[in-house]
Amino acid sequence: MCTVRGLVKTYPAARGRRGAPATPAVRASDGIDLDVVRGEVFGLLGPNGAGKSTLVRQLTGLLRPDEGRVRVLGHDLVRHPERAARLLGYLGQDSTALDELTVSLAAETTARLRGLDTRAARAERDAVIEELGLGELAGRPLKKLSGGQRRLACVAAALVGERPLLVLDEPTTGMDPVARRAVWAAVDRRRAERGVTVLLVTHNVIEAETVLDRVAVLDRGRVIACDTPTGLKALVADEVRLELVWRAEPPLDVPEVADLRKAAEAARSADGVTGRRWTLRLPPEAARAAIATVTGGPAFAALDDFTLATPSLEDVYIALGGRAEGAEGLVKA
Ligand SMILES: Nc1ncnc2c1ncn2[C@@H]1O[C@H](COP(=O)(O)OP(=O)(O)OP(=O)(O)O)[C@@H](O)[C@H]1O
Repeated sequence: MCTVRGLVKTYPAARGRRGAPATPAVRASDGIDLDVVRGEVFGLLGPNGAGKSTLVRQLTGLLRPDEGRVRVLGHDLVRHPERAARLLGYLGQDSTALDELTVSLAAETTARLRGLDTRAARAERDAVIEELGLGELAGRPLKKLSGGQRRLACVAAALVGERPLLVLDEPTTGMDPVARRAVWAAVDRRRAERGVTVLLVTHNVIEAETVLDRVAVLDRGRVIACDTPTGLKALVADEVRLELVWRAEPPLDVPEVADLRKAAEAARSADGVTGRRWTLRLPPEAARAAIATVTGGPAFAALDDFTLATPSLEDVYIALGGRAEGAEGLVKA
């Protein structure tokens, strides 16, 4: 579906202006090879500045690599970047282009631009708005929505038009748990029902894990590990950080919730119970069970937000970077 070979991209050094310091050249893609198989959900993970967005912008024909090849469905996108629009749906990190449109019009217009006739575009618009729970916001311009709402509307626009490849750069940024779950479900549905291939940039490995088939970890422009989530987890720290924020009194009469509080209270210095916020470090399985507990039943009504934060993942990047020799042996790209 998507093949990358020897991709190199260096942002040139910039001279400082008016006393601002000069910035050195950055080799944001440093010889990347990648194979994304048709029908898989492929995740790109990595710390800030690792080169994830730079990589996907080259895959989507928006940024020209200095060296290397990018092929999507047999098309050479380095030579023919204009073909990308026909092959893939792309959600970038910031999508200001749609800001003036209403949610409904953003989805419909994108569908029309992707070649659907009016009737089909409207049908897809209505389906995706329903699927992502955007009904109440459909008539509002994106620029008047909250950050998370706007992001969800941009996801809706990216999903219309049945492209065989979806490239989503941090699709759930700023979203609440309900919206995030709707996005992962929508991604999963497209893969399961339509065989769509999805390339997903995300920081949230555990949350995305339910939909990811394979994951590449990027660090300083290089792929330092590439494997299934299970294989990757075997390399990574065995704990994740779970933050729960309660809007009301947590239902301590639910034994699992009471146990979580005890675990939070017993936690190490930086974690614990701070007002309505509980921070826990748990093995991934226990974190998933905890999320199942707090997002179902009576606990969900009292829950304001939850985050599966990435410190464990950041620890992993550091660990992988710290033993680069070992990490190289683990690459199964
Ligand atoms: N337009 C640009 N000009 C110069 N340097 C850039 C430019 N865009 C990105 N960089 C640099 O290239 C490197 C990779 O950036 P990139 O945005 O690809 O990282 P990322 O992995 O997507 O990060 P994040 O998780 O923060 O989105 C960083 O060091 C960044 O500072």
